[in-house]
Amino acid sequence: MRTWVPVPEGSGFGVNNLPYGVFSQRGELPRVGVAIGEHVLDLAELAGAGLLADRRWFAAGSLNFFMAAGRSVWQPTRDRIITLLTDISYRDEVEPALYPMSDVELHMPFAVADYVDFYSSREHATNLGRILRPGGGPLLPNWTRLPVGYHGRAGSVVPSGTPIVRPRGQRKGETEPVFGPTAKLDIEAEVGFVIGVPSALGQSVPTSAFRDHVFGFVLVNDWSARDIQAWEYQPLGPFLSKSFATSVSPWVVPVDALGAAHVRPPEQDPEPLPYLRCDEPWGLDVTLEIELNGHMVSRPPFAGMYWTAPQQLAHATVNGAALRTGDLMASGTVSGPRRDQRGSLIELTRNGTEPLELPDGTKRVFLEDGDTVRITATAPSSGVDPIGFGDVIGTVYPSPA
Ligand SMILES: O=C(O)/C=C/C(=O)CC(=O)CC(=O)O
Ligand SMILES: [Ca+2]
Ligand SMILES: [Mg+2]
Repeated sequence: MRTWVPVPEGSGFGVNNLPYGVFSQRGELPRVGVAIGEHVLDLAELAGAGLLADRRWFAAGSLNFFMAAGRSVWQPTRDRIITLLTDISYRDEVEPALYPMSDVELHMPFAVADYVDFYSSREHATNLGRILRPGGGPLLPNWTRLPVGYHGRAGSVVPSGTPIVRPRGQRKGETEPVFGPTAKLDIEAEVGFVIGVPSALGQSVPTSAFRDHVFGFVLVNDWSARDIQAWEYQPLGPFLSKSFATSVSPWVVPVDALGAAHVRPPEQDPEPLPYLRCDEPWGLDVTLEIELNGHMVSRPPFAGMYWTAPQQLAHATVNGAALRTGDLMASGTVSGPRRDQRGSLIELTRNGTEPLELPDGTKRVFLEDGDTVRITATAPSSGVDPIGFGDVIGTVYPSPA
């Protein structure tokens, strides 16, 4: 499959990918586009010209209308965009709807309904258990039985590039709690999936129905204040330590773009309850990269996640909780077995005791004001070009005085 649009090698945005996002040009209303090479293809414009069905899905400031339309719309739309970008006879009509990505602004791609964060990397859960609960077993007894998660704050999910203001709060002191800016600002590199088609209250969504509900995947940085977290989290879980900002990447990679990335997930022992069984191999061979101030510090492997996305979805709805269009479910921090595969600074620096030495001569334990974190990811595709996830970036700003 070859497109007539020039796609630089390694761009990650070949015609096998076609991730959806929301963009605008200066002074114009945001609308839906897909990334192709170094361009954005304006789907609202194509629909206006009669080249794509239903303009209402695309002349919108979020993907939610299109996401709610379901697979019977997603699939023909994707096929049609592939045709328009590969059949040279469409070039003259389609080319005016291509905009250089450097000329447009990318926005939050979807309106977040509910936000869930799981805890599905065995390596991450083990590392955090050792740091936060020394002396006990690192994994609590429920961890191998169900995908542990918590409900986060949908309203503070922000698009890549949004400034991250250092949060203030309480942390443990010698005798009295201390109040002030967090001294342990951290990241968590994650992959999230986005719900397109809702489910009814009272109904569960089995693992086999994943593709009927899930529109695609994004990168997530679950910014975390570790000192606030350690003091507040028992017994109900993280509250203010993770609700000040959660960044997502601007491009939503369709489920169908990841066909070549499926791998068998790690063996699950003990065998999970029937509602968590999944016949398809839903491990995804996505490799994340974390850059701190331009230096690569880790490459977490998503393929090793213990609980898979369909298991997370089945678990989140087994009690009859309804899905809504725009629900975001994040995987939990992605960490691999090697030191250079850990997905958070608390793990990379062993809770601040082993500083990272960056190639520019600086050292870091947790984030300092002015630091910039960028997370990217790629997955194998059926063609030559890998599937790129774009990036999720954030720069840390000081707490207000
Ligand atoms: O083990 C704990 O108490 C806390 C764990 C986390 O902070 C991780 C969390 O947000 C879930 C995840 O990203 O894996
Ligand atoms: Ca997290
Ligand atoms: Mg730009």
